[in-house]
Amino acid sequence: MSGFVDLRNIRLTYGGGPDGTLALDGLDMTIRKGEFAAVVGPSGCGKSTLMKLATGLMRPQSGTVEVAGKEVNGPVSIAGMAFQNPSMLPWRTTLQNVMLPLEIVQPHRRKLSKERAAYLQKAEDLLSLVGLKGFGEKFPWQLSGGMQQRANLCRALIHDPALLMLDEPFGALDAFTREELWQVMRDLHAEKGFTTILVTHDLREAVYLADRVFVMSARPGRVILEKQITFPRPRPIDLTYEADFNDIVHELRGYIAEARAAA
Ligand SMILES: Nc1ncnc2c1ncn2[C@@H]1O[C@H](COP(=O)(O)OP(=O)(O)OP(=O)(O)O)[C@@H](O)[C@H]1O
Repeated sequence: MSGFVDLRNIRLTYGGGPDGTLALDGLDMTIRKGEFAAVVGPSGCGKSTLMKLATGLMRPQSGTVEVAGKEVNGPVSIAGMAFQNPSMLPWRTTLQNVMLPLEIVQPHRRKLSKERAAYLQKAEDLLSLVGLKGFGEKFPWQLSGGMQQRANLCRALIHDPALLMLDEPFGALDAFTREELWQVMRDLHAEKGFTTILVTHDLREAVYLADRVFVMSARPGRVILEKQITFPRPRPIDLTYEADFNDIVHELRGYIAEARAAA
């Protein structure tokens, strides 16, 4: 079956040679267009490595990686990325930070000076969508951690990526802010329809946001379970306190505990 993101029979070793670290072995994953996928697994199982493969920052020793029907041979320009640390440039305003990818990614780079007003509007619209209306002129250090992460999401989305890669984006936030950001993410995905891959240690986050949760084995990582999450959308945050929801979280936790024990 061919999806929007296809990783087939991946083997990847860090360092090479007999002393190398085998990070992924026999990993298969197919993610459909528009799907929200979450990847969970024991620490060090290769989740971040998988993100680097899908965005073309690394290449496997064997196996194939395809995104949007094309084999990945270098950095994937249709991808947007957000990580745990928002890493905003402190000397730029929030709006200027959000606009940054437009100065790098084509065709926006070419069009930016002529169409600056339209792009500015787009950045302002995105800031409004995540609840940061009116904060564009503030510097990142004037914003709370949660606000910075909202701006970080805008920066990942400013060039309309067809694929959004999220690596623990809410990991550093307090529980309340994290739940707020889950709802922001839920609404962004519903509105824009990009394909998403979220790497997280938080099983509640995975089950709340995802259409499908992939559980990985301990290193060398491969997929040991694909769990379809069928709760209707839009999902209210209270869902995360219901018994059906917690049963799934508990089931996933069992698989990860088993994978850790087998390592
Ligand atoms: N540059 C590197 N050189 C050698 N080994 C590495 C390197 N980067 C990662 N590894 C190893 O490869 C494995 C997979 O790393 P990766 O960062 O993908 O795991 P992860 O699942 O994202 O980890 P965590 O859950 O702790 O964030 C780990 O065991 C790690 O120690």
